[in-house]
Amino acid sequence: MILELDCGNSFIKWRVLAANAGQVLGEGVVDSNLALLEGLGELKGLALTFCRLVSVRTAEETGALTSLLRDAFDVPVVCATPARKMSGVRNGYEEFERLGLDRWLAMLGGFHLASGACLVLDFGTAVTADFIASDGEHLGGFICPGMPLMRNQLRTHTRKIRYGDLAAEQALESLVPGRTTVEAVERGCLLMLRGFVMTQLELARSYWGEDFVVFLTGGDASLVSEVVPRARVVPDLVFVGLAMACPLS
Ligand SMILES: Nc1ncnc2c1ncn2[C@@H]1O[C@H](COP(=O)(O)OP(=O)(O)O)[C@@H](O)[C@H]1O
Ligand SMILES: CC(C)(COP(=O)(O)O)[C@@H](O)C(=O)NCCC(=O)O
Ligand SMILES: [K+]
Repeated sequence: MILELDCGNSFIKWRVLAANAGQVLGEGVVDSNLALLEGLGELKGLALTFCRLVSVRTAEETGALTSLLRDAFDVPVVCATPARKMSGVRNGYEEFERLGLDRWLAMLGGFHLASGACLVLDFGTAVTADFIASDGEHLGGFICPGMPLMRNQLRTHTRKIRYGDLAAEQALESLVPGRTTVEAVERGCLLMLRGFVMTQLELARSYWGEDFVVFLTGGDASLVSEVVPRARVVPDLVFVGLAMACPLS
């Protein structure tokens, strides 16, 4: 069985695949290494043979996690590493090693699935957009705060914006102008996110007309999917790229 991990700034997304990398035997989203071990502990008949992961965390945090996994399961743990070129995609960053590895893997996955030009939008702690032309050239991308960062900045830097998670969730049931603070903030931030998405689509159209695929991924992808009906929502896009970058030896 193969353990796959996507370690973002807020959450670790994990899943266990059957040994032939086919069927998904278990999966989860956790906020700590301990919770990861707990989640894995609940899987009956777990017998890991290989682990591959991608992390945008510090080398220390990633190192601690890989040691933990080696100790707990006695398996090889392979981390995705930066590359200038892979699977037909050319990293467009001036310093390719500085491009977030989650972005890189989502790009590899997206270009593979699209077999052509694509716009990859990832809605996590941060929101990222990446443009890959039909020849695999990465034109670059954009980074802006995601929903968690936007709302927390407002909650942290204003004195009178305070509300809980449940109220936040309920506030997004409609997008009419808010009549409470939580409605006004949550809807305002979501409209900013959707505005960002529309701008990315316009830019992609200016490059490629209608001849491109839009991918939405990341924990908050569902918040914007209705403004891009043509988009493919692929929650495991980073894992698609991870399998390409870290094949079973
Ligand atoms: N099942 C889920 N578990 C955790 N967060 C989720 C889930 N579904 C949606 N979210 C939302 O996704 C966002 C985090 O997205 P994610 O892609 O995990 O971020 P990151 O990769 O930066 O850790 C948060 O705003 C969170 O509320
Ligand atoms: C942009 C990111 C913070 C997104 O991380 P996430 O929201 O998925 O946790 C991450 O890809 C990152 O740290 N990138 C390095 C900087 C860059 O890509 O230019
Ligand atoms: K991510």
